[in-house]
Amino acid sequence: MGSLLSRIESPADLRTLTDDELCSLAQEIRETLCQPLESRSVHFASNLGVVELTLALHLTFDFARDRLIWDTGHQIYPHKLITGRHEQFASIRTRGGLMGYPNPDESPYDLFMTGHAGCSVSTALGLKMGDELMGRPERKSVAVIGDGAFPSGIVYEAMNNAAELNRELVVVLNDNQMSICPRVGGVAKSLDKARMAPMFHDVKCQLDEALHKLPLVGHSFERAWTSLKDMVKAGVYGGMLFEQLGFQYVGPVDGHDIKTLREYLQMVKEQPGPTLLHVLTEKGHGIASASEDPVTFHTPPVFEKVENGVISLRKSKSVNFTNLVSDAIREQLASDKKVCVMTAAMCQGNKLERSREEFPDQFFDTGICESHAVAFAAGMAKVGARPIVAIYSTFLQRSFDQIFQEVALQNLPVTFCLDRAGFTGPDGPTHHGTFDIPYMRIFPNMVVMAPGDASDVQPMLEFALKQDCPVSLRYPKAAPAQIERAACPIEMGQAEVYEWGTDGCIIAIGSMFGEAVEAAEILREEGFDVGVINARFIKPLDKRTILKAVSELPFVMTVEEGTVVGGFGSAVLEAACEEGIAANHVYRCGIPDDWILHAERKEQLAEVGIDAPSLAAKARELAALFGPKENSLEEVNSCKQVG
Ligand SMILES: Cc1ncc(C[n+]2csc(CCOP(=O)(O)OP(=O)(O)O)c2C)c(N)n1
Ligand SMILES: CC(=O)[C@@H](O)[C@H](O)COP(=O)(O)O
Ligand SMILES: [Mg+2]
Repeated sequence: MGSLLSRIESPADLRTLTDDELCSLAQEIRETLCQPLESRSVHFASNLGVVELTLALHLTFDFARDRLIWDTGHQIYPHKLITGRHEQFASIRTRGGLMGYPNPDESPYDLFMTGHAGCSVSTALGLKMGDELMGRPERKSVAVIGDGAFPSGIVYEAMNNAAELNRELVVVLNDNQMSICPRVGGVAKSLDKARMAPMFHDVKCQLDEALHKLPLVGHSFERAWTSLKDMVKAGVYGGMLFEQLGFQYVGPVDGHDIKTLREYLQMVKEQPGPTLLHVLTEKGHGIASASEDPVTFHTPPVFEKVENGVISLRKSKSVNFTNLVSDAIREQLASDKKVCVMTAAMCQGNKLERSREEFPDQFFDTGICESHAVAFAAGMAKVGARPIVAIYSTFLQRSFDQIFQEVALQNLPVTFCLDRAGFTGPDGPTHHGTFDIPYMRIFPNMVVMAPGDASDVQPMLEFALKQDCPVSLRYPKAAPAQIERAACPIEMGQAEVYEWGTDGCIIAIGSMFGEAVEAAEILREEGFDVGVINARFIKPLDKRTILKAVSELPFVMTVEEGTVVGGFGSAVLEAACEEGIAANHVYRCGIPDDWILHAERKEQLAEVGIDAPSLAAKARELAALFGPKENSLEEVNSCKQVG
């Protein structure tokens, strides 16, 4: 029998399959989802969980015309497989291959390029109203959103608006009881109550069964009584939250039963006004290892072997910045009870599990609510606590206004540990943390710094927690360099001169220190004497040291794993300009004003010219241009084009 998937060139082909064939197709999709993991890490458990839902959605709606938004977008792989992309699937998350998220450049079935959680209901509502305005009112609009994303504040803004507009809008709430970690908070509790609703249909039978099984004494009786009360409440109130927000609530429904799902989807498709369909799925469904440990299998490492259905994963030996920061955070939590740490649902990614276990009173998981996390940290700081907001650079963008108003304007001592600050490799442009230098350095009171190598990490966090102002500390998803050198304590606004050179200087911030040292070594072997400065601070900038280099040396290169627009190099140019120092020989290396697509991080560093060999090449060019001989302004300018 040939592959069913190869027969699906577009969702319309699904309609040629029998019910049994659809079940076989679901199985084949799951096998296909395993394949990339033989060589690299990709999103997994979330995709396994939505296979039947994807098929049922495409069988019920016609998304060549109707509109479909997958919230976040990490669970879009089955959708890609049945919308004409199964032949390219092996390339997913590699340079030039399919993106791991929705990508309108790949298919008209992907409407927005996304990777951040929470906006699906808003965009689906916008699509609906836009279609109406454009004379296409018959088109349906569907948002599929996970229970992890659902507590994001913007979802309630969208639901509020949808209730007012009262148009047909289908929100499919995919409830698998998981975010990346187990989901937390009041919405989660409410969903758990709603889950119990089907049981209410035969409460008496349930009660009889429960009473027969349990000895009616002590705690057991209390448990039986509590669960009975919960069942009754679920029956009466299940979905009440959504009904009160103006949505018609339907469900809960088994999200792995294609036939039932189709019936329910058909029903909600015909409903006037906004409707929420509560679908129950299992994260990792169909692959035992993944459903048993959905946290690890959210984005697991490479499969080492699969034996009797049990998957063992390749262990990573590398120690990343994240490991060092999480150790340093734990040390601070242990030494000072005022210190606490917040995560917005990224406990696993930030490697905070040990902090969560060992210091439960100093650990807060807000769920995917970054704006709230920052304002919440501000509240704690105001009354004397020392909060650390441990967050990915890209997700902190959600909190820009709270950084401004609740933190910086009040000058509160909140420490931001910005992980994934730089390229995020295969996650791509939705996740790169490339904007935080510009968006942090603009705020009065904010101290902005970055550890140059492993030995900078712990002292920098300790330093940050001693300040009476907000501090931002950034580091990428990478192993830090370990640069042998004499100890140089962290002092406010002080750069570290690693070595001075007479031919020029590379001034590196954060992760680029290691690349700069390597580039200087390459150059030394070629006879160039190029120095390296580990800038450490973006703000306050060490003007004395940096402007000495700018004034005295033939050329200066600044290098950062961040956008050149408004970044560290720009801060250096501003400083030179303020002091009236000529800076035509200062070249800014960094991420150009463009979107850098998914690839390995080292490929991305090379692409934008900030890995060691590219830096060495640029230094050679600058040395030739600004060395002893005179150069025309034209030559200088052509060399200074960024990107
Ligand atoms: C704004 C934002 N914060 C954090 C994340 C990281 N993140 C990606 S998926 C995910 C869990 C989402 O859970 P859910 O929506 O329930 O989807 P599931 O994986 O359970 O299917 C998180 C926290 C993100 N993508 N966007
Ligand atoms: C979808 C999403 O936002 C996360 O799953 C993200 O891919 C995590 O990135 P890390 O794997 O770097 O933690
Ligand atoms: Mg979930």
